[in-house]
Amino acid sequence: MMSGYLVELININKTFKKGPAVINVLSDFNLRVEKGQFISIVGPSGVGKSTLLHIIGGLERPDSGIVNFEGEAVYKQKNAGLDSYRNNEVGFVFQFHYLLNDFTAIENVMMPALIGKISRNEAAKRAAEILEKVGMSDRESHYPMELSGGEQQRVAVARALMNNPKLLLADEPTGNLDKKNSYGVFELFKKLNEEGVTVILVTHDEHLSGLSDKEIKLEKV
Ligand SMILES: Nc1ncnc2c1ncn2[C@@H]1O[C@H](COP(=O)(O)OP(=O)(O)OP(=O)(O)O)[C@@H](O)[C@H]1O
Repeated sequence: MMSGYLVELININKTFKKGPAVINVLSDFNLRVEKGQFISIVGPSGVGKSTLLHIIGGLERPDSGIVNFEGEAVYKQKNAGLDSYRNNEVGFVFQFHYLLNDFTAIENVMMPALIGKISRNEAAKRAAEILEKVGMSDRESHYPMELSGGEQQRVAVARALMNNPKLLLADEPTGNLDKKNSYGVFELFKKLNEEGVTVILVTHDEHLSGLSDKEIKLEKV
């Protein structure tokens, strides 16, 4: 049954066991994200912000609880179903861009589509359109090392958009940038959100989190 939410987390529990140590990260955690919302996640270092994004994005199974995407349980699926969810419904942006240094900006952006079924020509056309959207048309043939930090992050955002995800998950995407570049990248997320992409952003920047629709504060459990 459709709940009406894009993402719904119900009673999520997550612990990490490392030798004798047990780290409780999330305890009966609940979250509802409406389609089109811009949510920010804040909280002290080590509280579980990245873990939460990974759980939402199909990268990390919770110990218990339900993650629904468009009313369907993400982790009910076998791994093949999870791959398709990660590749087609969700786009990830991380603090470090993880662009491949031996490939140009446009080739990096094309990469997620080439793993899928579309032709190289189609992928190149779409990648060029997205690079234009993120303000990077004139850097298509640059290699990552020939781009500034802010530009690298814009290319990483473009790559995350390649498969037209409904949900953009960003883990401190501005954490490595100076103030001017970090606001520029944040503005880009705002623009994408206004165009309909739901955004969940982890940030240490209280000013930026204050500009989102809703701020989720994680606390130690
Ligand atoms: N694979 C793992 N194995 C064991 N412990 C882990 C693992 N991943 C995360 N943790 C622990 O779980 C806790 C939450 O980690 P997480 O990266 O989600 O925090 P965070 O809020 O994103 O931190 P930061 O703001 O420093 O990036 C931390 O104490 C971390 O050491």
